[in-house]
Amino acid sequence: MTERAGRRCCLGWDFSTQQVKIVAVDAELNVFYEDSVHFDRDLPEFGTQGGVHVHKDRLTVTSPVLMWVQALDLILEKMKASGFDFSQVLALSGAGQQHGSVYWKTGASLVLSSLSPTLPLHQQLQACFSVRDCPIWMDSSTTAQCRQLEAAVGGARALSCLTGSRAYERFTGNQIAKLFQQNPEAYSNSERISLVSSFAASLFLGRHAPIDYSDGSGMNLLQIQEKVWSQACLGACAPNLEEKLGSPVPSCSVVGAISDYYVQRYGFPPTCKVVAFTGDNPASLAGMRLEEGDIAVSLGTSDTLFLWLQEPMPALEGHIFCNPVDAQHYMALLCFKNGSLMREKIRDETASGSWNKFSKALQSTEMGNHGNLGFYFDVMEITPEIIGRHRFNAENIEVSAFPGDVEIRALIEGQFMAKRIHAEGLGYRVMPKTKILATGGASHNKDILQVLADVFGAPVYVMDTTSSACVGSAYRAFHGLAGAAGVAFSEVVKSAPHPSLAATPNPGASHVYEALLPRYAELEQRILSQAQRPLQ
Ligand SMILES: Nc1ncnc2c1ncn2[C@@H]1O[C@H](COP(=O)(O)OP(=O)(O)O)[C@@H](O)[C@H]1O
Ligand SMILES: O=C(CO)[C@@H](O)[C@H](O)COP(=O)(O)O
Repeated sequence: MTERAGRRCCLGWDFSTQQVKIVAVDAELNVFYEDSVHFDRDLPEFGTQGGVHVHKDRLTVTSPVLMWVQALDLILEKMKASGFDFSQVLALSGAGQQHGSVYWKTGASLVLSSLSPTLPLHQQLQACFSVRDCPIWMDSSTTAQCRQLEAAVGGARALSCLTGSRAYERFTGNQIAKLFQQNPEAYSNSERISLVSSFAASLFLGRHAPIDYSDGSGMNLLQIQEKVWSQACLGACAPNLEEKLGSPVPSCSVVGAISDYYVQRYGFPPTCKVVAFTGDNPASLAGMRLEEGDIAVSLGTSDTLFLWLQEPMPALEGHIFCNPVDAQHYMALLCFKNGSLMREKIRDETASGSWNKFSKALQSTEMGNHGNLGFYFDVMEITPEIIGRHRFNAENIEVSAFPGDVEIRALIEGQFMAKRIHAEGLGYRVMPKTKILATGGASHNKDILQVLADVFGAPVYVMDTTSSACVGSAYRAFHGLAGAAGVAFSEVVKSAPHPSLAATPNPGASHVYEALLPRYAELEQRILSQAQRPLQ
């Protein structure tokens, strides 16, 4: 993308599962530069698939920390080669895939603060990590630690009231507890533990960046009302954890000025501010300028659905996070692990790997799929905890296969029915004025969005860019520049481009899905009762 010289701007970064992305947003809030580095494609030496390594136990999932560092080197060099004028960057912020943890080895802060501008980051940070393969959000190997944590605080509901979520395998506290139990040496050799978001911020700051309240809410460690670490949770996970985490900060905090490394090597102004990085879902909420009553659906590696909440209403399903743009408020989030990678698998199996053919199958089949319903969870799903593929015909009889086109519609309808059912479980109701804001890679696909509109019976809007986490990060940087706490985020972004309408429900859609939704919910319960461990 071409870059106009001398355009004052803020940068928004996203360190997500499959790639590192960046946008530059000018003072009129227009995106004028976008770029990305895709881990599998651009850094094949790390041998990741979808940006991750799935271990032999099928439960442990990690990503190499040096891959993330090298991706940052690569993308900055690409920007430099394209003539990007770094001297105009007023501030930057960013996002990271949530829950993943980075373990900085003792002595790392010294290296971070004395980087030589003549060398890329990855050459200098080689020895800075006590764990080279970081556990990420797809990991589900910490069930034992989850049960220990819940027991320590009086049960799943008590933990949810305190931290916004019952214990989840991917949540960072449980991951840290596992590391401490299985590799105490690496744990004690870690001077600092970052989330992916605060790790990325640290690279820009040249010192350890604090964890922000919003991404910090995805750890099972933060008391979301008081916004302090819970001593009971810290104690249940690992010793001396508070000093390794540092104090959490409001998400809109300016955490410092950019490290001299970037001033010398790329020409950033020394005054360029770094605003606390946050989770990719909270950053998307900012990027979509979500309003109360709207519902956001992110169709990235994971599918997530999130809402703005005035008050926290912790439950045994879903998560409550501190709101990233308004310290008094909250957001609710549901995460579905079998998102884009599951859609890609079915595309490869039934549509010769072509999104075009996949779309044609959606166009050529009818709403409601003649009563055929499917559940597609190749990896253990988070919402709900089910694994496997389960297909049912119109008589609720389980069948072993569907014709290709039926399979594709069953997948997409099933994914969106699950989202609506679980959002309603959190108390959400589709209203006449409801807008669905869609983002993430699959929101490129109009036929997928049509099914989303039909299942929810509400119009679907998209942003010009599918990278709402990047755009939200750039908006948050502007908010930080404007003095953040004293200025409403909505005021700072009021002139930003509005999302555009991508799909409206087809006539008759509500009739079709009102009949199918209860059936889907019943069949989900049937599968769950055959398989699931009892919840507390
Ligand atoms: N036309 C399309 N139709 C459906 N899915 C798509 C399309 N284009 C891209 N995708 C999906 O988008 C995914 C990447 O989404 P993205 O939001 O960029 O991921 P992340 O931020 O998690 O790295 C890919 O895995 C791919 O399956
Ligand atoms: O675990 C969650 C949210 O709780 C995931 O949504 C991660 O935040 C990964 O994000 P993507 O890379 O799929 O955007």
